[in-house]
Amino acid sequence: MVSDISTTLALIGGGNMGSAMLAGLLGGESPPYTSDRILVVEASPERAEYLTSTFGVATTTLDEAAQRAGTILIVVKPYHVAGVLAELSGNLTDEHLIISAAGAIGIAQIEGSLAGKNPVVRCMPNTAASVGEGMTAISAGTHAQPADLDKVQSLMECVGRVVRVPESQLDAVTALSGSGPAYFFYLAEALIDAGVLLGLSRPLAVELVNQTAVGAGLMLREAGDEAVRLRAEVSSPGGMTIAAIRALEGGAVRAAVMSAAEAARDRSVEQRSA
Ligand SMILES: NC(=O)C1=CN([C@@H]2O[C@H](COP(=O)(O)OP(=O)(O)OC[C@H]3O[C@@H](n4cnc5c(N)ncnc54)[C@H](O)[C@@H]3O)[C@@H](O)[C@H]2O)C=CC1
Ligand SMILES: O=C(O)[C@@H]1CCC=N1
Repeated sequence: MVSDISTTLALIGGGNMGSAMLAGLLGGESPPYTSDRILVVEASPERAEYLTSTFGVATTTLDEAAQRAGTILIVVKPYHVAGVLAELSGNLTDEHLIISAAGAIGIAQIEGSLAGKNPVVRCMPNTAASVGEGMTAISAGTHAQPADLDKVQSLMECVGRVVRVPESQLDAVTALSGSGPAYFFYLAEALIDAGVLLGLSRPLAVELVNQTAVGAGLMLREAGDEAVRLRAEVSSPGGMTIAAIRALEGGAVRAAVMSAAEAARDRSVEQRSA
């Protein structure tokens, strides 16, 4: 039974990103909130049923969420944020901490939709939060105190790493780490198809590619800014890897990756002004 407002979290929107947060928060070694301290507001009844049966969380209305949870985490599509805030606003006190993981929607828009002077923290997580390996950037709103930012940092550290950035960088952050898992999955898909092209069975190609991605990811994390060195170590002089790298360069893959990130950044700016 949820009773203490200061230790209760309301998650508004339990779709792809919201459920990744739930999985990460509840699956960690020392969860900051147990399932009886998380309330979920989810517009789709089928989705709500799935969340309840999978995570053991209770679902509720926006009104009740505001009455029972001191921290409100908004994870709905950008075009649903204004409606959610309008409905929440009348039930909030100035003590409610509002966290928005919605892409594109700026802090000024969020603060402008609230009747009070609530602390607002905008964040950009990614779906790797589901396995405790997320990357989240956070930015403080006008009325957020250092303690509010600390609280959000601690919450998001339960599902991975956290950096603090000025809000002006969040569109670029979205294009890198917010969307980033999709780029790596896309590369994995292509490499698996390549394995099939080369005559390997699909299950074998999947196993080879997925474990290679895990290994490369862990090496990158340890190496910091030395991705180039790691690639050089695999690329023997006159060998096979450098022949493959030349083909990637011929396909302008590096430029395509830069254009992809630019397109994601531009779409974020466009969605904000829509
Ligand atoms: N999917 C991702 O990898 C990431 C998404 N985000 C952001 O998270 C937000 C949600 O994205 P997704 O989870 O991918 O979308 P989604 O469509 O999978 O999930 C959104 C959920 O919100 C629910 N919903 C809609 N209106 C609602 C309302 N008024 N009250 C309660 N629930 C409502 C929908 O039924 C749906 O289940 C977006 O703003 C997106 O920019 C941020 C980082 C990564
Ligand atoms: O594609 C999107 O709009 C969201 C934001 C970052 C990842 N998914």
